[in-house]
Amino acid sequence: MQTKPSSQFRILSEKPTRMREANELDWKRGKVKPFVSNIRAKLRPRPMPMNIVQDMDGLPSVVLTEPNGSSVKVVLYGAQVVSWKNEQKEELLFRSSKANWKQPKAIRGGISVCFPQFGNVGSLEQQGISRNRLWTLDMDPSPLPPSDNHSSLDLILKSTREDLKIWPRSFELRLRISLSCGKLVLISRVRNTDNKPFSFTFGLCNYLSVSDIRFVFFFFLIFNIEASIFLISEVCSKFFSEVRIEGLETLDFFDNLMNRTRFTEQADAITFDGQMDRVYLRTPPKIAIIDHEKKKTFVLKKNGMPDAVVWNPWERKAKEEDYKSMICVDSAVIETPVVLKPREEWKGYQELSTVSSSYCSGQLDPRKVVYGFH
Ligand SMILES: O=P(O)(O)OC[C@H]1O[C@H](O)[C@H](O)[C@@H](O)[C@@H]1O
Repeated sequence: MQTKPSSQFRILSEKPTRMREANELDWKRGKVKPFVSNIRAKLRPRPMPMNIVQDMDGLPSVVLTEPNGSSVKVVLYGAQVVSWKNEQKEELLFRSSKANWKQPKAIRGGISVCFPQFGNVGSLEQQGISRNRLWTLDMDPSPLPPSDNHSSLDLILKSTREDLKIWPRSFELRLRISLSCGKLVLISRVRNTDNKPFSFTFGLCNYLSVSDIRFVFFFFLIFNIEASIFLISEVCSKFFSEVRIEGLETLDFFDNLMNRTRFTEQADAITFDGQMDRVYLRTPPKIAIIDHEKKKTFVLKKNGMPDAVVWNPWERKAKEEDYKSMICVDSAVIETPVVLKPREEWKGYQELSTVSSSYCSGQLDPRKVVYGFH
């Protein structure tokens, strides 16, 4: 028997995908009510077209596209966003050239969902179990408002008997991924379907693609042209970073590289000259990741996830040159784990967007001085 996909899906591959098999299983177990959800789907405003494709290694993935050309690709294994492209088809997320696409290893890059444990603090595998499971389409994402005129995908992960042996709490983890007007929105929801309360930590690992995070030593000249004579009026040198994070200044953070010792951020902005793995606490709802070279600023807005993790492995851990062009700025709940009573639901919102900018935030950009402020 084949699962009848809802009308907005176009199956590109004739080979049965693991996702279809998983949905078939749910269908047989009576978990999916095709009649009711088909009617609901018909009543809903029709979303943008989405394609289900088989990726490398036969992993089923969904591609959402907007009429302006921007797109997002989600692998159902781990519900991992592996690509987000803007109107110019420029990739905005980092994916390691050595990314492992073989299950059960998580793919390094994109955006990964970490639940019920973020990082390695706890008894579970690093980043919990959700990124190493095959998710399915969520036919009934209520009570979230139906998605309207933007491209949207609802996925769900339910605890299985095997999961309960590792983490004995029954849960439903839902993820809505929406692409609209250049914004990539991820709404995560965790429901306690157990008969006892449970607590968890959570994170969305955002691997952002940047020009070069390293601190560069600039030597530059400022000169005057007066009476056709080049007059070197000043010789300046300055350390300058192409990539900086703003919004985390003055906050407390746990330094994972120093046994989670708590510090207070002293810098005006976060720049990189080595490995970094920090959990910034009670962060503001908006963080800017400014890339001078690409003249682009990532804006990360979040709600329900008070902490932010900043991570770069540098060459010590990366074993490759890739680390220079990536930075992880994660939305997370770590310091105070979420506690859910039976039937309660937690919701976390994340919005990523980019603005074109040559934003200097008060810093002197030497190339602007030399080449002018155009
Ligand atoms: O290598 P992964 O398991 O994907 O984790 C990548 C990184 O994610 C987070 O940012 C953690 O704070 C790091 O400690 C961890 O190394």
